[in-house]
Amino acid sequence: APQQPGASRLDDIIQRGELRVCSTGDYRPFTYRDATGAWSGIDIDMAHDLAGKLGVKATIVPSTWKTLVTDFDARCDIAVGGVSITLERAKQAFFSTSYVVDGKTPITRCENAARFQTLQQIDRPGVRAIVNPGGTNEQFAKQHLKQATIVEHPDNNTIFQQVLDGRADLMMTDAAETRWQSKQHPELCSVHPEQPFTFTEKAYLLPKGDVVFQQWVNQWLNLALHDGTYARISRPWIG
Ligand SMILES: O=C(O)C(=O)C[C@]1(C(=O)O)C=C[C@@H](O)C=C1
Repeated sequence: APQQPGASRLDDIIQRGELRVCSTGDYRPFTYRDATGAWSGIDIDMAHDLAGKLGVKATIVPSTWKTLVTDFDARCDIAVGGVSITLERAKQAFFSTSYVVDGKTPITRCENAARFQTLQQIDRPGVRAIVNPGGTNEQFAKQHLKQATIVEHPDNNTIFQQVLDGRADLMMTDAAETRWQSKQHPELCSVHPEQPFTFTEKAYLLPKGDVVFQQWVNQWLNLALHDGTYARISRPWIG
């Protein structure tokens, strides 16, 4: 519905006493939902910090990469969890300012790392690149891989095991994820995460048109990035 003059979700959230946060729960270090349903991750903790500073509690609502932009409109006040700013998404929702720069880079079994340094080396017949559907990874793979085989795997929580088990040769995903996953799985190597193929910024997804709420979130985020809040929250995940 169009916004009433002066009306903002900011007031609704405070009156409700609850910030509804959509997240996919499948993308460490940003968002994770374990088998018991417990949530963790940098952006989950950031959402709790945001809620605390609004004086309300956060409720995390499960979502998917395919539906994040639309889901969030109906069920959530904000969507978090390593969401990349894209111009396509920006047609349907607002973004906060960004908090991390990232980009696509390969992760592969370490013995293969030397073979998959460039997109040219990767886009060859016989190379199997695994991809999770619905996000920017899928877009990137489809745009750049014409000769290689794209293997779709719907569950991002088990996708790295597929690479480990040799069911795929590599995955191309954001460097923050390749760093985290290669720490968990020492047999997997992140290929030049400091020089990714793309430039991406991570930000929080917000309701389209609500500049009052967007402005408040941007002020909160700017403070959190400078007063040590973000550093404290991200340190356990990224060292
Ligand atoms: O779509 C995005 O914005 C993301 O960054 C999410 C995305 C993806 O690109 O598919 C990134 C890494 C994870 O492996 C899962 C999802």
